[in-house]
Amino acid sequence: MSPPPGVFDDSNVVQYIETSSGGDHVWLPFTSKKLYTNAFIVSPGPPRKILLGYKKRGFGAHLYNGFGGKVEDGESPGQAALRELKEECGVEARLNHCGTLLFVTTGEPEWAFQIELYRADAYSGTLIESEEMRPEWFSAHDDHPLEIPEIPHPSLRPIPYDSMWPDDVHWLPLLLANRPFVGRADFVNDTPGKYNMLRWWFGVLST
Ligand SMILES: Nc1[nH]c(=O)nc2c1ncn2[C@H]1C[C@H](O)[C@@H](COP(=O)(O)OP(=O)(O)OP(=O)(O)O)O1
Repeated sequence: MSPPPGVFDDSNVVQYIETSSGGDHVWLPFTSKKLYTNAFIVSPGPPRKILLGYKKRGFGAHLYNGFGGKVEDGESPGQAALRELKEECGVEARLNHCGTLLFVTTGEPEWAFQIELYRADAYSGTLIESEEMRPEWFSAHDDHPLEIPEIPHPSLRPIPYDSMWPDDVHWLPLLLANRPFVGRADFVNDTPGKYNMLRWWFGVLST
């Protein structure tokens, strides 16, 4: 089970999925990585709920995502994750690192986006809508095969995977299950603003 190029050592991968959208896609080349963060607040309940943001502008506009962005010079990813969470939805939280993902797309031949993923079970402060993100709670019940089925939240919509980046359905259940993971997804960008997944791999790490 060798992980794709750019994904770190596989020694503690205990389970993985690899697939492609058909055909024989090779992993896309890249020469360097840009570091980003993405943070999710999961309120334990029961019933559990997860905070997502509707992105109003920029890359991934009109999709729901966690809160995050570029790691600035002199910042650690953890510091950047806290800053972005505060900037994008106004709150503070104790974040736990839970995964690392690599995204590569055609049209950006030199760069891969390395995203450090974080999760918090609680937050402080008041949620606000920012220029970039509109926060919204979703039911975090899960019918993932690795999980014990949960009761949906009575008044919230399920996680809107159809309005998220297409790889998220593969790893967000792992984040919800507190299972550390690594992975990579390659995209083709043949229509402006539209990204289709070519090939992907996600591995669950031993704890
Ligand atoms: N959940 C996700 N699934 C995915 O496949 N790609 C994602 C992703 N979240 C972010 N990306 C990609 C999109 C883009 O290529 C890069 C950075 O996206 P972000 O939306 O996090 O950053 P921003 O462009 O908003 O950065 P800032 O301006 O610093 O906030 O990572």
